[in-house]
Amino acid sequence: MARGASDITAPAVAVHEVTVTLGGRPILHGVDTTVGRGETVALLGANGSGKSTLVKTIVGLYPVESGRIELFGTPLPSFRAWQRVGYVPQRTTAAAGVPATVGEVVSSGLLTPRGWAVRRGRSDRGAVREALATVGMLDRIGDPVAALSGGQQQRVLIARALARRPDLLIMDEPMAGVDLVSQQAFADALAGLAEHGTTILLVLHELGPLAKLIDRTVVLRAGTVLYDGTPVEHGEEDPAHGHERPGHDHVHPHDTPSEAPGTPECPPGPTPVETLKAATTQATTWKESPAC
Ligand SMILES: Nc1ncnc2c1ncn2[C@@H]1O[C@H](COP(=O)(O)OP(=O)(O)OP(=O)(O)O)[C@@H](O)[C@H]1O
Repeated sequence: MARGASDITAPAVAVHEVTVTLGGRPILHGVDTTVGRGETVALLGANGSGKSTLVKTIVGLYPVESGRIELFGTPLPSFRAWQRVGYVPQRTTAAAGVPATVGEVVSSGLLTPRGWAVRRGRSDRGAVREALATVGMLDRIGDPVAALSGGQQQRVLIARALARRPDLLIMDEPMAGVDLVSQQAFADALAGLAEHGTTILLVLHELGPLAKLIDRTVVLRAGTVLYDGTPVEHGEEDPAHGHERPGHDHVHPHDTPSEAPGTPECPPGPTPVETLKAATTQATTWKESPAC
């Protein structure tokens, strides 16, 4: 694909004064930040500070009320190169009843908006196996995803995002519900991607095993950027030498879907929606807007 000058020099993600309103309530207020090419950025902040809202807005799932977002230099409304973006949403229980196997779900990450590649190449199969091995799930490749635990399903969704070898990988609390051994394997996998130039944006509550990978942290509080700079371990810690402290609710990995009532059911355009249900639907009927 020919890439223009702005694509080569622009940050992977640029968020300019973005305001988002959901259910009639302003959630993000003039958020301004960027994620440079090859950077690994952690987005931190207390529960409800707007982290998921920001990443969902970046991948086009929520509308921008004012301000603008650019991906690889292209304004979001015109951005079409979603195959360059891998997105893993906050953990959900969306796998219940999904009739696909682990291998099928991960393979669906290789879909293009035009549908399945006509012939599944050896490299595609290799990418699927490699991604599953990375998250320690290769031995479950033929199992139904519905038969997996919540943490294992999360690892399958991570593998799905890794298999497409995206230029930009966005993950919302990828470590939630993932055991310590798998967390370390995942950290090693991300380190490998970062070394090869992948841009990574992670929503986290603490850096934990990922700390050594993080180039920069952005801390949100009540829908605004409280801190943007050298890494801090926790969103609630004081990045401004005691003058500012993001609020800290009791934080723990959660299993429940993140969507509150009023969540738009369909994104505005083709986006890399990576829930297991969407993955399975796309495996058979990819549409320009994912079936929802
Ligand atoms: N679809 C929605 N409709 C209305 N309000 C919403 C919607 N999604 C999120 N919100 C509200 O937006 C605010 C920010 O939520 P968001 O999920 O972005 O926070 P977060 O920082 O990711 O929190 P957590 O750490 O708990 O995951 C919350 O007050 C939440 O209730």
